[in-house]
Amino acid sequence: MMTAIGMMSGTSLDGVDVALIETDGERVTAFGPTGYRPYTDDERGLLREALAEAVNLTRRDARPGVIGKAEHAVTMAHADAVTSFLARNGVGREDIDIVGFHGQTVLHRPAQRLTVQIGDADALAKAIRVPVMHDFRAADVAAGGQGAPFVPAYHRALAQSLGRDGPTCVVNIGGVSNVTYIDGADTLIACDTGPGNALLDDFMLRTTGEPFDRDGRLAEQGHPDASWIASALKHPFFALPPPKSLDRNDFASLVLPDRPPADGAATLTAFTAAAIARIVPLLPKAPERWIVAGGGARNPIMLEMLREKCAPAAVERADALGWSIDAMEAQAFGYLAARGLKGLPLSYPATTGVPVPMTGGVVARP
Ligand SMILES: Nc1ncnc2c1ncn2[C@@H]1O[C@H](COP(=O)(O)OP(=O)(O)OP(=O)(O)O)[C@@H](O)[C@H]1O
Ligand SMILES: CC(=O)N[C@H]1[C@@H]2OC[C@@H](O2)[C@@H](O)[C@@H]1O[C@H](C)C(=O)O
Repeated sequence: MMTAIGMMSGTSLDGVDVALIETDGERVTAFGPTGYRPYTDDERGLLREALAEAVNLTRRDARPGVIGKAEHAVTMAHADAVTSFLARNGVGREDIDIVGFHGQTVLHRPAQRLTVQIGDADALAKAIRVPVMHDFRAADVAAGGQGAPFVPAYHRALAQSLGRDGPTCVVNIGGVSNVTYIDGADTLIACDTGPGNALLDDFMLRTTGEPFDRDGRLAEQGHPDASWIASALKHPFFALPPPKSLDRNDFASLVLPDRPPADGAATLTAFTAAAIARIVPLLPKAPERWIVAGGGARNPIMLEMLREKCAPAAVERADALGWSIDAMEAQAFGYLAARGLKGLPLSYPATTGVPVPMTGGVVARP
């Protein structure tokens, strides 16, 4: 049995999620504490600059200019996140077998066999004096895979622990949304489905100055523009069968015509729900139930719209099952680190398009 800490810095650029789990790399035997270390405004500003600059990268290990500065900030924020997490929860570093460190994605272009996550694992391992696994996506992309999503193996472990029959989808609504389809022990299919909250967050910031539509309060007052959604869904990405993945900014060019903020928020919320449900005809069977995690699960209007689109399937929040909405990806990278240590697969032909199930991750030692 291993005690693993996982850390995720997602596409929303809000901060670092931290979680501890106990696992043998197959089953998850216990969920430990979870934590969150927000980025400061300066750190977030640096990350935004790095994301803009990263479009020029052609190599995974290049760190020119502001990208190098952002990498240093990411590493320090994660060191701070682990150190305070251990102190707050009274856990000793000698009790931790491995830390799974995803880093921050600044560019994702799997068609060019390029996915770039910044964060210096050697420096982190030295700072926290615990072995750190990183570079989870590299081997997959080098082998021709999408390099994302990587949470499906963890979703499968959680779904198996429920002991329910029938096809189930676990969906994560973060900045980008992804879905894992599980049907029995042998069927695991996954992909990104389209926008999560990123388009809506960007719209909110632009039109209201708020970072996101808390509890869907603005969308609730507006009317979705069905014809804009229908035309946005014509983007060729949505017709592609899984596996497939996205860069945070792949849909940034979609522009809403001028309209009141409430209608804009309602339209983008409905678009996210419709893009998730668009995966159903591309799956072997219609899922009987949907389990929703990620920040979008906290948006009741998003959930209501998803329920409408997925009916008659049941749509429930992950926390209703005792799973974490916010820490699930961090837990997943702890789980994947434990799997990586044992040489178990992290990704599969039907989750990322790799030719064969692949292990991955690189260990940095203190
Ligand atoms: N109470 C809430 N009401 C509405 N939306 C919310 C609420 N809480 C969080 N969110 C949304 O969730 C987002 C954060 O989601 P999350 O932390 O899952 O993203 P992430 O992990 O950075 O992204 P990704 O999974 O794409 O890497 C926020 O930016 C916001 O849009
Ligand atoms: C390249 C990259 O970092 N992709 C992220 C992003 O955020 C959500 C979605 O797009 C997903 O594909 C992935 O993260 C999750 C944790 C994953 O790999 O499963």
